[in-house]
Amino acid sequence: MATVAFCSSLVLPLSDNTPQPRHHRLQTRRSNSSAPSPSLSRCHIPGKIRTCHSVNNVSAKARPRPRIICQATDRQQSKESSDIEFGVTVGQDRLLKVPTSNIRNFCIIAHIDHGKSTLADKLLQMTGTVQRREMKEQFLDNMDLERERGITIKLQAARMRFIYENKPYCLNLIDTPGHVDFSYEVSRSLAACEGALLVVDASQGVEAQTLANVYLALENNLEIIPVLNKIDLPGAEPSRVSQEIEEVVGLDCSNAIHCSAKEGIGISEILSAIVQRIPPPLDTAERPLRALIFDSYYDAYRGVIVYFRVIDGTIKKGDRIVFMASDKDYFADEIGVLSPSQLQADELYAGEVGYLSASIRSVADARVGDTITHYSRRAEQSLPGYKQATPMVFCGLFPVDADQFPELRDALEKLQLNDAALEFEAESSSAMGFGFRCGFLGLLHMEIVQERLEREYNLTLITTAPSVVYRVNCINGDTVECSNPSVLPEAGKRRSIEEPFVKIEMLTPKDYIGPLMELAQSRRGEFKEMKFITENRASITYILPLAEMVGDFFDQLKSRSKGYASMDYSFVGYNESDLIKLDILINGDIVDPLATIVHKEKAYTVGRALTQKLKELIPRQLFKVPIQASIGAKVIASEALSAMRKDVLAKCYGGDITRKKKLLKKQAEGKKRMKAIGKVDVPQEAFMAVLKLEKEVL
Ligand SMILES: Nc1nc2c(ncn2[C@@H]2O[C@H](COP(=O)(O)OP(=O)(O)OP(=O)(O)O)[C@@H](O)[C@H]2O)c(=O)[nH]1
Repeated sequence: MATVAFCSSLVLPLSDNTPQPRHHRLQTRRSNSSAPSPSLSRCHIPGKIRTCHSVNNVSAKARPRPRIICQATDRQQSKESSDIEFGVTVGQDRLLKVPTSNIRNFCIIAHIDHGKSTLADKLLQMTGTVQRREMKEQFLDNMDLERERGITIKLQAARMRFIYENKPYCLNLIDTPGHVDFSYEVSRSLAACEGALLVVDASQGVEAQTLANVYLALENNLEIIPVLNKIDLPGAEPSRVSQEIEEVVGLDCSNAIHCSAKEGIGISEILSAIVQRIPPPLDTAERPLRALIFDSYYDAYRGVIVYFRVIDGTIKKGDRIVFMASDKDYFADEIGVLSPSQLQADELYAGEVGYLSASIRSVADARVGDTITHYSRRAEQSLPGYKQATPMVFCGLFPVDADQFPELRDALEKLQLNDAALEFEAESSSAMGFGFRCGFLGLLHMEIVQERLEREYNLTLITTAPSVVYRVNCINGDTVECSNPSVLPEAGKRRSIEEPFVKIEMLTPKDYIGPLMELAQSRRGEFKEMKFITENRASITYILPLAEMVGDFFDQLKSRSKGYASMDYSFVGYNESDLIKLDILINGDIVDPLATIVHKEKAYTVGRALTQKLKELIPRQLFKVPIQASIGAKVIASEALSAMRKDVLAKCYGGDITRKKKLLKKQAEGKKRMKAIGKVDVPQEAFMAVLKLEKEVL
């Protein structure tokens, strides 16, 4: 039987006759009672909160550098040793380099809510990487928003120490985000690993993102360990789910691990399986440096902190490095490992995972997926798979209080330092004043940015309906990219409009196939295929315009399937569509922010819904106000806001009919004059309500 031991205070299932492992006990000066004890505290980074290692809140620059001394001991790993890393060379006290054969790099892939973060927490706890008192739920989910919503937005990494058959192993865990908006980050973190734990909720089974992530893992040649989580739930059916995984994914589940991340069941089996089944990295320390960036964030004191996996070569503190895609070079001021707090090191070798800081001013210089190499001994080729994250969804953000415009710019600039995928440019509109047109990876990304702007920067914002980037082919041969309907080239100048399409795969119990197909069909979906992956569950594939998805598609999918269906989508390309610009006119004037680009077939429905809503929302004026929706000069829907009138006949007791007619005529002329010169004030609430409606009906 394999001998398994955990760090620190955990129970050690060592048999009595098993010799106690002889390994290195590592001490730091910080463990002296006089020195401040390390604590995990939050860096005060405007725009983003990350956990970073600091000692009693001493800033990163000022804090004393930990020195690590290596001592052999017979004792089991102690509290101090769990704070310290083995295999890291620090200062003059050189520690043994971890043999590459003792390193395992892995990640956890799963559908949203199947328990990745909970399992990651348990692994950290069981290996003593994080002490129980430091543990808070979802340790790796650092951002407040992540914790509140229970989703992982940005990935994080942690290095764990695990003793298996008396040998110390270094397990590097890279946590991955579960949402489709961030699938590029998932693919990069997978590329940094040799293996993956495939976590599937035993009470639910395979979901759309389980499949998407497994395919990504297989593309990256990862060794996959199936883990059936939540077996503590009464509804858990691990054997059915195992069978489902075998049938759908084609993965052998005879040695799948049954676990409950919440209750801590099966965690030791998982740790042993990581060592046994995941191959160690290749020892390519002699080659020129190539390190893959899988995450980066902005730290107010040290600039951008880059998380990377050394694929080839070694990297030393002070090395002059180059980011191959951005071609920017820097000196690595600090390198280290993530345990999961940052711990400085002098050198990291092929196979290891770590961080570096090099006074980099913006995350755009060190993007996820880029390759780090040495300035003097440059690698010939960068690592494959680098892709610049391109925003797919756009919307306008306007401050409710016009005075907050400079603050909004400031906040966006700060967020952008941390989020290379966020784009923005200034925009002005007659109705909304000054604001920004912003680009996001997807809807969740958009919501997160909006929420952070409001929450962390105290801004109150109006958001326009999300739109996608259209490609307009002009008659003169130009192609214009346009995400803002109000700047769409005029109808006479356009030859055609192309829009982005996505392939969506919906996984659903068979009872909901009908409603989901109806949903996709109503969103201009083109049916591709339907497969029964098990007797009771089907996978339905459609190609549909991204614009139809950015609204409430996901909510509809969930509500029509009572929450049982899941989906995944990927961008397939641009195609020509019969699109038109729908203008809204109030009292004959076009209101720019309310313009939308819609498919011709939907123009009438959208036009009618918008005019009706506006009629409800705009207060009545002293004159009659027409509210119209038009395509070019052609009005396709119209409503009229009746005028507020004074009863001019009130004082006309009895009286002659001609007298009454004269009074009414005079009133009508007055109204006509007023209408010609009158200005309709559309209240802000009306804009907000209409924009919300646009999100629903488009
Ligand atoms: N009963 C039970 N609940 C669990 C178990 N593991 C996780 N959960 C619960 O499942 C929910 C989702 O868990 P998370 O760990 O946040 O899931 P996740 O996969 O990390 O989700 P994302 O970060 O959004 O991708 C939480 O409410 C957990 O408490 C388990 O073994 N048993």
